Amino acid sequence: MTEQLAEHYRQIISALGEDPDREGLRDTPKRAAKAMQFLTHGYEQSLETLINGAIFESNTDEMVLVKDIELYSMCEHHLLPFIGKCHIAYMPRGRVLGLSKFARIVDMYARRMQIQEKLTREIAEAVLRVTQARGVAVVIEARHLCMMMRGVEKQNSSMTSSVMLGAFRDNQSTRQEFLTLVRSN
Ligand SMILES: Nc1nc2c(ncn2[C@@H]2O[C@H](COP(=O)(O)OP(=O)(O)OP(=O)(O)O)[C@@H](O)[C@H]2O)c(=O)[nH]1
Ligand SMILES: [Zn+2]
Repeated sequence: MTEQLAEHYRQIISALGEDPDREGLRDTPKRAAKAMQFLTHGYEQSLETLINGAIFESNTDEMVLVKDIELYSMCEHHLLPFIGKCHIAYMPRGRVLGLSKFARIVDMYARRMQIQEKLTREIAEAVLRVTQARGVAVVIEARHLCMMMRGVEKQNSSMTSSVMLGAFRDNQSTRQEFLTLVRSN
């Protein structure tokens, strides 16, 4: 797989008018291949393996919020990065999820070719599936390099997307509490 990808990168470098055999570029096809494999390794992960049983019984039924999870993904239109933060909240129902697993879920879906809206939904649905919570809310704030370094070249724009499930969708005050907590420092 790496070899095959590297050969394609070699051709891309040539097609762009560069010499893939010059010293600085000699190992670039292989490096680029490995980098791209890393940036898409989410396809090889599964939710079950990633959670690894880290679900714990608990009588907590108040909102739990995990804020400012860094996010690096790649837009499926241009294969350029989008970078930002993800905030996840849930209302537990008898069990809680290991803290690090929220970040692992984010990475599993971010390390794929994505659009931000789909990424937001996939994270929310995964958290709901794993926790069986009363509700799940996910907000992603991100900057898209395809909009910053090319195209319309807007360096200061960012995109916010959200998905509210269960109690966060049905209950205005729960949603409001979540949004207030996300905005507070
Ligand atoms: N909704 C959404 N759009 C995205 C995302 N990432 C990239 N895009 C947009 O996808 C669109 C693709 O539009 P096209 O007109 O097919 O491609 P393009 O000619 O490269 O577009 P420009 O970026 O406007 O130059 C652009 O408007 C991008 O800004 C994302 O995560 N969500
Ligand atoms: Zn893009």
